[in-house]
Amino acid sequence: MSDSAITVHNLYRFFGPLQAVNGISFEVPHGSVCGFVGANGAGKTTTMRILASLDYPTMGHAEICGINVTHHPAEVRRLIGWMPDHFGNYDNMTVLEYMDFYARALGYKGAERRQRIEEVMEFTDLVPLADRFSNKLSKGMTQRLCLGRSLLHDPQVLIMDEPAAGLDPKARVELKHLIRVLAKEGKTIFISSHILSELGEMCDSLLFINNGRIVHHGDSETLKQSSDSLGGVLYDVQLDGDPQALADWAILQPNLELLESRKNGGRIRIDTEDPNKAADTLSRMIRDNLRVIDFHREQRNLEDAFIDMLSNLDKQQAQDSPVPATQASPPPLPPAATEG
Ligand SMILES: Nc1ncnc2c1ncn2[C@@H]1O[C@H](COP(=O)(O)OP(=O)(O)OP(=O)(O)O)[C@@H](O)[C@H]1O
Repeated sequence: MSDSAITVHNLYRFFGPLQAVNGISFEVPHGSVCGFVGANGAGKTTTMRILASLDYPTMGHAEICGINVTHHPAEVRRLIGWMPDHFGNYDNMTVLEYMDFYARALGYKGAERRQRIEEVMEFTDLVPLADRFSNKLSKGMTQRLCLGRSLLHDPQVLIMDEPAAGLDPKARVELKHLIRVLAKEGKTIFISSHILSELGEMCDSLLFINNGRIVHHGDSETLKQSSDSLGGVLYDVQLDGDPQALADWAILQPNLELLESRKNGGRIRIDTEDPNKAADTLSRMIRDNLRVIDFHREQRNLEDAFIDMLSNLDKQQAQDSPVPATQASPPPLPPAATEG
């Protein structure tokens, strides 16, 4: 039993031979916001579904506020609000009827039910949509409805699977604001997203998963520093003329790499922190007839850190396993029984 809001210990989930979650362990303290990040198919939804008591681990265990999700799913469901990446809806049901349906299912009665629905609808700005059909809402409105539904029973822990996917920038800002307010109220929030810059601003810690394994757990600053094993400094270069000229030039340069082509140039990494080398690079560009109109230093962002981390892992894996992955036999499966 643990004091954390979420505890995951040596958790595995296999689908036949596929190792979707591969022995992960982590804890999320009460009242914190933790971002869950990983490439498509990394194992995020599988982990979240187990935490939400909707799936069983192959081995290992998970707890919400010290309660085992496999052994006591009903208790866990009272503690969590689950916001899935896709959720079912009903025909001919208004937003108010939808909220009322779920409030009844949760056991709210009479005046208390009406009050709770009103509070949640005000918080999620659903009041102006009360009479709209719930299956005819925009993506942003639908996400607010789903959040509202998951907050009805005032859960301590919110598990949100890609809540910002498909939202326009304004709806994302609104969602971020709601999450911040909930965090201030002391709720624990476990949220997956691909929009790393937003997660960085919103989360106390970031948990990176890759091929079913945790590869980093820490705050965004530590991540930016720890993953920068390649070192160096990033520069944005803008050209007058064909931006391909930068790519063609970069490929011939030692100690320099084009990270990203952009509309009028690109983003390069010079693998030294020495400012003289940056000046040398700029003068070499001009000598080589690149028509540079802007050259400025850029900060590393979370996307850089994430991509660096994945490429470092690939390199490490290639060094560790001389046998090509397709020829290597998978490790033996653990027993199918769950562990308490
Ligand atoms: N019910 C299932 N049966 C078989 N394989 C599954 C099942 N659910 C998930 N998987 C596989 O497990 C792996 C992890 O999937 P998961 O949905 O957890 O990834 P994810 O990190 O949430 O990805 P995404 O960002 O694309 O949503 C994938 O290879 C997926 O195809």
